[in-house]
Formats: sequence, structure tokens, C-alpha cells
Amino acid sequence: MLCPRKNCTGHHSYLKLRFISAGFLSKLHGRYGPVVRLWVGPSQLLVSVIDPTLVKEVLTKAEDKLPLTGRTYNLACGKLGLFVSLFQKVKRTRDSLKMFLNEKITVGASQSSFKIIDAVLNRINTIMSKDFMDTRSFSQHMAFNIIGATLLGDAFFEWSDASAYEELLMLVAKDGCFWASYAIPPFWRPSYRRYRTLCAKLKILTESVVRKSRQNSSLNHFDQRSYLKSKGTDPNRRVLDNMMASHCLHGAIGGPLNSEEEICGNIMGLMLHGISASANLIGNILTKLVLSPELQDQLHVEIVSVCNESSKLEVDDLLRMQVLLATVCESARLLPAGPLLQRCSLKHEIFGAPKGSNRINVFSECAKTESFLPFGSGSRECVGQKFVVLAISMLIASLLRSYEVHPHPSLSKEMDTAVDSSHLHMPNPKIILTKRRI
Ligand code: HEM
Repeated sequence: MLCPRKNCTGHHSYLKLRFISAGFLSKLHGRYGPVVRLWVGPSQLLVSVIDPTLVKEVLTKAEDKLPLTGRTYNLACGKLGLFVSLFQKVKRTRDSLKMFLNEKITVGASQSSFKIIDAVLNRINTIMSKDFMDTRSFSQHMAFNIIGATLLGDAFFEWSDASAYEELLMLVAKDGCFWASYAIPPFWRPSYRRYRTLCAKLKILTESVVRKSRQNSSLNHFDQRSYLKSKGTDPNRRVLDNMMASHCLHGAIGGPLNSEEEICGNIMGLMLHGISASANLIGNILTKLVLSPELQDQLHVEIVSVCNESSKLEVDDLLRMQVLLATVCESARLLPAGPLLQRCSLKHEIFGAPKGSNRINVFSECAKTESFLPFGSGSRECVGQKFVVLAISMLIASLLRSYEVHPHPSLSKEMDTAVDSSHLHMPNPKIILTKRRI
């Protein structure tokens, strides 16, 4: 999405964009080629690009994001360093967080990391023994626990305010982009004031869970003093601390540094983004499994062939499950959680169509890879992508190993009509998990 103002590639009119359908744009592309420019307001130009090479180039070269992204998170989370518009401000924080998350999924670390999935699966047993659930709430609950426990440790599972936190997070995540799209915050509107109240409550709860995880001895990596003490001893343990600390020093937009506030801001931002994006992906996969029992069987055969009945699943096993990994990646590609990748350009001219771009064969291997953008690309790509693909694969593998996923009988009719042929709107079927007979 490009905008002509001040070399800006993105554009701020989130609301207007929602009314421009993919179908309409693809008609325009059929007529005018891989780059289409469309005025959506007197000063706003939407540029739609379907040439994957060009899209990749734009994402790679333009390091800075549009202020809208930063504003959305700032509004909800207060001071934070991740997701802000300038690359220089987030670089170190991104690097440390990426290391922290990737360390969670390296083969040696899999035992402790996927203990989280076991704990989440125990919750499934409890939930499913009571009743059925709709896919969205189920996925949200799974994502909430996986991301929460990954960032905050086991203390997260024992936290008495977890349900209230989950509810608040989802309410805040839903409306953030809408309120951030106002150039001047509409403080005179009661609904905006209600939103701000929700954000304030969320912040208080985040502070409380960060305190709790700090009290847990295994989690004192959040504490900068312990970081300084442990400096040079255990690089993995202090990564998140490093991430927070490094950001605190460089990311504040003026004023005295307040590391405590920034730690909470960053955690809130990660929870908001990580949970809603992961919940979307889990939901998409579950819906696919419900719609396609053949795929479910195929995955089950693959899971059983890779690991024997009693053994624990390991990251190594997952890497051998090609159909499963393909299902997770393809689900992310077809229904990306973040349909708008926003960037500010560094050089204006990079957005011209390259010569011969009309002739790009989108079916070639190269084009296929380049069109894989559910996690963005380039210097601002998602730092959680490797972690999340493996964690979700682990969740689905563990789930399918023990359960079959069925639609709730009352909803089979609704499902038939709800599946949108453009795959842009997936249904939210109620699901029942039945124990597999061994
Ligand atoms: C299925 C789950 C997820 C999806 C689909 C997703 C997708 C995305 C996308 C599209 C972006 C923007 C990339 C760009 O502009 O090029 C992004 C950024 C980011 N993601 Fe994710 N994400 C997911 C999960 C996570 C998780 C679990 C974490 C960490 C806990 C995470 C951390 C980040 C961070 C820190 C950024 C900001 C990078 C920056 O602005 O420099 N993501 N993600």
C-alpha cells in the first residue's frame, strides 16, 4: 500500500481500505497490470502490487513502518519499543527477541518449551470433557496460553486473573487500529474513553503478571539487576532481559527512561499481536480440519508414522512432518493475520514497476516463495515466525494424535453456507473433540 505523502508507501486510511475488495483490485490488475494506483481520497493514493518480486523488494528496502502501526500499539500499551515506526529504534530489541524465541524451539530446548504445549493440551482435556467450543474461542484460548507461558513462564498458568486478562486483551486488540486511525484522538467520544479505560485496566493486569513472573525464581530474567549480575554467565537466560534493557535505553521517545513501563509496554504489545495472530492461524487450521476429514486422516497417518505411540513429540519429529508444516504455512498464507503490511519508503523510486514484471511466472518456485508473506518480509518481518509455526505445528500434532476434530452436528448446515469461496471469511464452527481409539 503506497501513499505519495513524504515518500510514504503505506496509507493511513484503514477504514477506506476495508471497502476496496480483493475482487475489485484483481479486476483492475487484469486490466492495468501488476501495479495499480487508485486515489482513495484527495491526498491518499492506494497502490496495489501483485508482482511478488516487487512486493518483496518494497518490504525489504523500506525499513520503517507507517506511524499507524506504532500508534496502534502505543495507544494500547503506552511506552514501548517494538512495533514503532523507525527501524533504528527497534533493531536491537528485535534481534534479542528473535534469539529468545528461536532458542525456545531449538532441538535441545524443546523439552522445556513444549512442556507448554502439554500444559495447554491438559486444558483441552478439561474444556472438552465439559462441552463443545466454538473454533474462535478455542483457538484464542490456546494461543493465549502458549504465548503467555512462553513470554512469562509457568507462573502464567497459575495466575488467578488470567481469564480476565484474556478477555481484556481481545477487547483491546479488536479496536486498536480503528482508534489509532484518528489523527487527533477523539477524547470527546464516550466509546473512545471506554477503550482507554480498557487499556488502562490491561496495563495494570500486565504489571501484575510481570511482577508475578519475576517472583518466580526461574523467571528472574526480566529483572535488569539479575541481568547485570548474570552477565557473561548464561546468555540464553538473559536474552529477554537484554531485549527489554537494550530497548529501554534506545527506544524511549524523549523524557526520562522508565524501564519498568517499557517492559510492560513491550509485553503487552507482544501479547496483543502474538495472541491475536496465532489465534487466527490456529482457528484457520482447525476450520480446515473440520471441513476436510481427509486432511485430518492424512495428518494423523503422518504423525503416527513419524513418532511411535508412547514417545514424546520433539521438534525433530515435527521437522519430518511435511504435510503438517505445509498445512500450517499454507493456512497462514491463505488467510494472513495482517493483511496490511505497512512501510515508509527510504527511496521514492523503488516503487516503480520493474521492466518485464508482467512476464513473471507466479507459478515458478521463486515466485511461490516470494509470495509467501503472512509474516511480512525484509528487515521488519515478524520475529516470531519460526517459533509460532513450530509451536502451532506441535499443538496440532499433539491434538490430532489423541483426538479427532468434528463439527458440532447442529452446525453442519451453517458451515456449508458460511465458507466463502474467496476464502477471505472463514466460518467459526463449533467443534467437538473425540478421543481417538487406540
Ligand atoms: C501466526 C502468528 C503470527 C503472524 C501471522 C504474525 C505476523 C506478523 C506480521 C505480518 C508482521 C509485520 C511484518 C512486516 O511488516 O513485514 C509481524 C511483526 C511482528 N511480529 Fe508477528 N506474527 C505472528 C506471531 C508473532 C509472535 C508469536 C510474536 C512474538 C511473541 C511476534 C512478534 C512480532 C514482532 C515483534 C513484530 C514487529 C516487527 C517490527 O515491527 O519490527 N509475532 N508479525
